[in-house]
Amino acid sequence: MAKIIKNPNVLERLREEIGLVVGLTRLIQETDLPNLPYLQAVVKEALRLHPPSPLYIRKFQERCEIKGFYIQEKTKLVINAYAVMRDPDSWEDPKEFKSERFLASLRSSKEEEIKGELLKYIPFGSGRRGCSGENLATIFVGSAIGTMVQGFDWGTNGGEVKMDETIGGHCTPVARNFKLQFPSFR
Ligand code: HEM
Repeated sequence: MAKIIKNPNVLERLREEIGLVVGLTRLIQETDLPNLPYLQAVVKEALRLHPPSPLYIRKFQERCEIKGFYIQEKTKLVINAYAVMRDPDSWEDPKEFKSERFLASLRSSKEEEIKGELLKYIPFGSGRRGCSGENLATIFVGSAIGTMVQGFDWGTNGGEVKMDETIGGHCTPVARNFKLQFPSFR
């Protein structure tokens, strides 16, 4: 939500999409999500820039060689998903909040594109120990963000929305200095 409040054009576009698809007489349901591609793209972009669990740990089961580096059995490997998802070799304007980058891949069902996406987009990890709750999480985060955008007017108290990250097992930005109010037209 902090990213959305910081980018009023994103909030506006979300409200437009939700207004067209869902309307004002009922709340968003999870069955609406496939018809809300921009909302899905916003959620994906927020998780790219701010993965709640940014470090994944793996252990080599057997020794091997990767690109000339000899790796001992039982070596621990720490994967920095935060860095992977901000890598300028994989992402255009990596630090910018640009949800549109995901709209093309959401529309496409080409297998190679989806595979490529999986390797550079890893907020849920990947492989056998990847997040088993990914589908559920995508549904509840999309529904929650959609409902908050649909149900309230969001803005700032003047000044910037601060998003200082805190680490305590998880790494999450804590949004401060924003306000919400009930929309006057409902
Ligand atoms: C936005 C929400 C969520 C995010 C960003 C997230 C992210 C992650 C990440 C990064 C991992 C480690 C993946 C790896 O090491 O490759 C993980 C593991 C896991 N997640 Fe999630 N998760 C979310 C929600 C959920 C939910 C809703 C559930 C269950 C209802 C869930 C269940 C699990 C389980 C069981 C594992 C351990 C999988 C294993 O070790 O085999 N997660 N999650």
